[in-house]
Amino acid sequence: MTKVTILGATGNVGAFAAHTVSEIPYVSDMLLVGRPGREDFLAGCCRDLSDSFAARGTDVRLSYSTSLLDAKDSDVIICTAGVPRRPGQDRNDLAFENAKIIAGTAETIGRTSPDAILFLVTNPVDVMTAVALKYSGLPSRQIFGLGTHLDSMRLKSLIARYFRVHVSEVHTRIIGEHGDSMVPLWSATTIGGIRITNLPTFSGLPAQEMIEAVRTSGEAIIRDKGSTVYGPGEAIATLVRTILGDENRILTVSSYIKSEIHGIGDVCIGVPARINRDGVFPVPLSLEGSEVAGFSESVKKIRSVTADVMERLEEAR
Ligand SMILES: NC(=O)C1=CN([C@@H]2O[C@H](COP(=O)(O)OP(=O)(O)OC[C@H]3O[C@@H](n4cnc5c(N)ncnc54)[C@H](O)[C@@H]3O)[C@@H](O)[C@H]2O)C=CC1
Ligand SMILES: O=C([O-])CC(=O)C(=O)O
Repeated sequence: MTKVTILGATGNVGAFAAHTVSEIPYVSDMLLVGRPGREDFLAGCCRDLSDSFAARGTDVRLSYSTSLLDAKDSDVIICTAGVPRRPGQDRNDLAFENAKIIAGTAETIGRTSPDAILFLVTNPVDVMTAVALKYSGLPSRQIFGLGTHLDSMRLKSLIARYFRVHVSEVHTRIIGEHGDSMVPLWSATTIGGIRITNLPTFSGLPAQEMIEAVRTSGEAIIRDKGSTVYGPGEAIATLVRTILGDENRILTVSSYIKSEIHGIGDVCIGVPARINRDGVFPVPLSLEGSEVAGFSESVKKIRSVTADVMERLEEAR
């Protein structure tokens, strides 16, 4: 049995993630968890998804619950529970409200699902990853967040369009905060295996505009259609497939680093990490000068928001 549980399954991201994750061939059981009072909605989601399984030929045992305790025996628990931002809000504005939800959730999971990998999507995702790490008591390899994976995919798509190449020809990474202080790694960006900085056309690349478009992408989508769903939903499935398939892919996720990046550490933030069935392992890395400076600034910011939230959580408990 390979079981995946989705917390916040009645929400926009959770409901679509249920669909994308159900396509992963390794998944045999999927549990949708919502809040008490949402039983009818959860039952409806299960029926609707089951219809899609029949149409698609998917064989996943589907169930729902309003109790976190039913997540026991999960291989992966995806947490999308929490409030989303409204137009005009920053992700960090959600920090304390969502930290209260994540702290309680993580405590229960640490106690009842000690072998699970806990995957945070709730924003601000870097801070929520740190909260989950502390309150679950699980080893850091078992806790990670979506981090800058989606941002990296957004940049990949813009680069592919600019150079008129297939997205699979582009490899790129954004590290740091899933937020304004994110840092693009041009030093790690290749097109068709060639470093982007070695292409004569690189000098004409509107790099600043591209990064600004990535930074503001979530905000623009929320303004236009209320929430980001398809990008996060597919990104979530990529990560779950990487874990369950024991694929050892290197993806950019929010993870606890001790000192892996230029000696910088003791924070949960978006970094390249090797991901497999045992969890998430940050890859030691050296960066170029301006990238180190940008990453240090991003770490400083996330450390400060995290410390503030941890203090307020302690006071509130
Ligand atoms: N890291 C990333 O790249 C992304 C993160 N997000 C984040 O994911 C979260 C969910 O987003 P949406 O699905 O759009 O929001 P939504 O409002 O549609 O769904 C939120 C879900 O959380 C549940 N929830 C709310 N308060 C709760 C509480 N006190 N206890 C337990 N469950 C609670 C709701 O019942 C619902 O199922 C937000 O924090 C959002 O910012 C969304 C997209 C991408
Ligand atoms: O922007 C938001 O609030 C949702 C999110 O994190 C994203 O889509 O990148």
